[in-house]
Amino acid sequence: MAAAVHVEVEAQVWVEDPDVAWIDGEVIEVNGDQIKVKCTSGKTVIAKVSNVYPKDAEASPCGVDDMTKLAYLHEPGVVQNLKSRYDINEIYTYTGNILIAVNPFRRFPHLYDSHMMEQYKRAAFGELSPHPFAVADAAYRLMINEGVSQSILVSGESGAGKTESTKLLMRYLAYVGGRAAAEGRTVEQQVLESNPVLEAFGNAKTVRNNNSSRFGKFVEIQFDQRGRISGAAIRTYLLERSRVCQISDPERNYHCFYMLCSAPPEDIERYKLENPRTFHYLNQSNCFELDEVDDSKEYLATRRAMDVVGISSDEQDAIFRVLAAILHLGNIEFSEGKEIDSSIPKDENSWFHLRTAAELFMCNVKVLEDSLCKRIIVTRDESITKGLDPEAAVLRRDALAKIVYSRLFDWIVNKINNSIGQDPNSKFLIGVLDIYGFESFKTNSFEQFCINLTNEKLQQHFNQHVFKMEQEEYTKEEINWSYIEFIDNQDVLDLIEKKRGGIIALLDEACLLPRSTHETFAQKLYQTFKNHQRFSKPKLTRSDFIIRHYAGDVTYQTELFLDKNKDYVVAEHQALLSASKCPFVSGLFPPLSEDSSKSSKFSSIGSRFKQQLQALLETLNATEPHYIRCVKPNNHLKPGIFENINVLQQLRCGVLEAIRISCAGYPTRRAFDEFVYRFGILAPEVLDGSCDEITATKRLLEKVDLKGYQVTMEVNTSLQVSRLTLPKYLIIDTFLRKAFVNFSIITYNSTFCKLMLIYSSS
Ligand SMILES: Nc1ncnc2c1ncn2[C@@H]1O[C@H](COP(=O)(O)OP(=O)(O)OP(=O)(O)O)[C@@H](O)[C@H]1O
Repeated sequence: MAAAVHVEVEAQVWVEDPDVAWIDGEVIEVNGDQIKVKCTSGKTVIAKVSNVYPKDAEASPCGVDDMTKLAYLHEPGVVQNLKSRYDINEIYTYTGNILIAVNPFRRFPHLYDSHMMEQYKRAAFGELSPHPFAVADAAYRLMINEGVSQSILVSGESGAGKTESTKLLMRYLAYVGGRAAAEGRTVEQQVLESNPVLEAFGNAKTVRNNNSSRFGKFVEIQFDQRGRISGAAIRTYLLERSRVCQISDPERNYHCFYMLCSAPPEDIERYKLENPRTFHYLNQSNCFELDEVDDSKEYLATRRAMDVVGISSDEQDAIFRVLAAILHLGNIEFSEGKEIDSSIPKDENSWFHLRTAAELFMCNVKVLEDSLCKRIIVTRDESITKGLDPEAAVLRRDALAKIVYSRLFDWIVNKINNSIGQDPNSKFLIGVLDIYGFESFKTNSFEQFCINLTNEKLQQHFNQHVFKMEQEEYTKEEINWSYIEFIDNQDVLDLIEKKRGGIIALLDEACLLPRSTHETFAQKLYQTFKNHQRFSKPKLTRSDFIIRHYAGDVTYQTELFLDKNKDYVVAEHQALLSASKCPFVSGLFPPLSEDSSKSSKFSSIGSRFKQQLQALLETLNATEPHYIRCVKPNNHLKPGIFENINVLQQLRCGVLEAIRISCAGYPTRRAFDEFVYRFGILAPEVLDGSCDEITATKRLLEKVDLKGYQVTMEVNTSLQVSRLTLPKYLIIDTFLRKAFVNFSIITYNSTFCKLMLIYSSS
């Protein structure tokens, strides 16, 4: 979508480059629609005029703190601005009221100390450098002044800095909304300390982030009439369960397991632990330690944080005992039993781990063994016990580990919520959403499918919000906005989540049919959506499918879709653990009601997630949203490296779209007298006083052949001010500048370009 530019020799332009995405240079030759550009890197390239963008030759080398101040709001301009700022450690930049945060991968403590918080507390938005504190402050002030609930949506890919930003927001809100001299565990302390607890149990090292949150999170902070924090609630989404029993090098399992293996000797002895290298669930990867992290200290810190959030010491002991049991469970191996298709614990070592797991779960060892090696088939008349082969027994063992861990995580979240408490009288809240960004990998499975559904929904929310805001403004000013294209992704959402016949519905259907496989599921998708413009079947595959998301095409592999969508507790595991002598463990598996034990064991993760998202969106819709887009400048997780292509890919997943939306309207408004005063020089005859300012303005615009403006009357308090409104996508500054300086590029109708009347003559 390059700009349609008229280019002359000596023009400064950006041309595409395979290594750095965009490279700047000077036009040295023009041949019809082809130009030769001498790049600043030294090389000379031939490019099509339609593939180049104008470069602002007067741009500050330090960049600008708000993208809307850029002369050209196009891809290369945006990337260059972020890079220039990153190079001087300015990691935050506004795009209007969206904050873009580029991960520095190095600590800047002075940016976040209490002195800084005090500064932002007193400043108007935009007065100080861009900062998450400014966003949190704006939300807080709006909430107090307008009495409207707020939300801050933090997005970005894994490792981009969402959780760090979220923690900063929460710290700031605790600072402005906290009770300074309160004693004991205050609500805000509990809210803040919930972070290390959730990170211990829900975060892990991945290739993309050493401290990756493997769940989504929405924290609702409630306030009383006086703006003091009075309660909070944490909602979590889709914890990655498979990590508990399957990790690949050089990733790690959840942090809590390594902390536990570094616990003080008495705990190690109590839980019969050993070196993490001896546990199958941890030693599938060679990574056991993290740089600059001491797991033994983290263990104690996590326990302290658990104290603060109200998890008693008995409960903590039970939690770590269950974790130890999971590790022992993972070390039970199976060999073939005497009968066909049967299995038994493989050797004395496996028996030891089986006994230890049973001891730690406080359940019957024989029942545990049977629940792994056998299954009970219930028919109308009788129950038949059948053996499982060693492979099936391993799957059973892992299923048990996963369900226990996921119930444990939910218990912790619930406990934190109960102990912080909700304020039933709270008038308003600020919600902070830290949720996985759009994902597109080589292999994309059910997790990516759910993550990308989340992002589609949030994108729709964003579009609707921005358009709604602009449209309200236009209606107020009686501007005709009907031609502004409303970018709606409802069609993708229908494709995925339509009640009847959407992908999730078809997946649930497949999960219920006994003979379904991922291939029959894929065939059904191909049949149903063969003419859907957002769906396609890749050539040469029998079970993959492509969805055309707002942020790009993603190819999904259906192989594990059915399995991953099924959420049920194996009946034998339910019976085993609900009979545990440990009330904590049996509490994780409350007895099933008659009805639910009789009804289908299958419950759909996809459908439940869809409902959770619906509830989240309803909450968000009742708030005034603010946005923070986190960007990861490199995949080495190292400071000082800004990879243009990498950054651009992330910007294309939403950020540029965000800019585009806010540029699609009429953002620039000039009073007629001001306009005539400023640009009258283009047509001095209009300054002779023979016509009014509106007519003079129209003549002036005719003179420079500028179309697409509207004349409006703004009702401003009691004063009526005549205003001229121009669509943002006309770059008239270059036009006007041409009259003042020898500027050689004229650009029309570029979506990413912006009207810069204000700066054009300065
Ligand atoms: N503002 C910051 N200052 C210093 N370091 C940061 C900042 N933001 C992020 N980081 C570094 O980047 C790492 C990754 O950030 P973070 O965990 O917040 O990413 P994320 O977007 O939440 O990723 P995921 O989706 O995997 O959870 C942090 O552990 C920290 O080392």
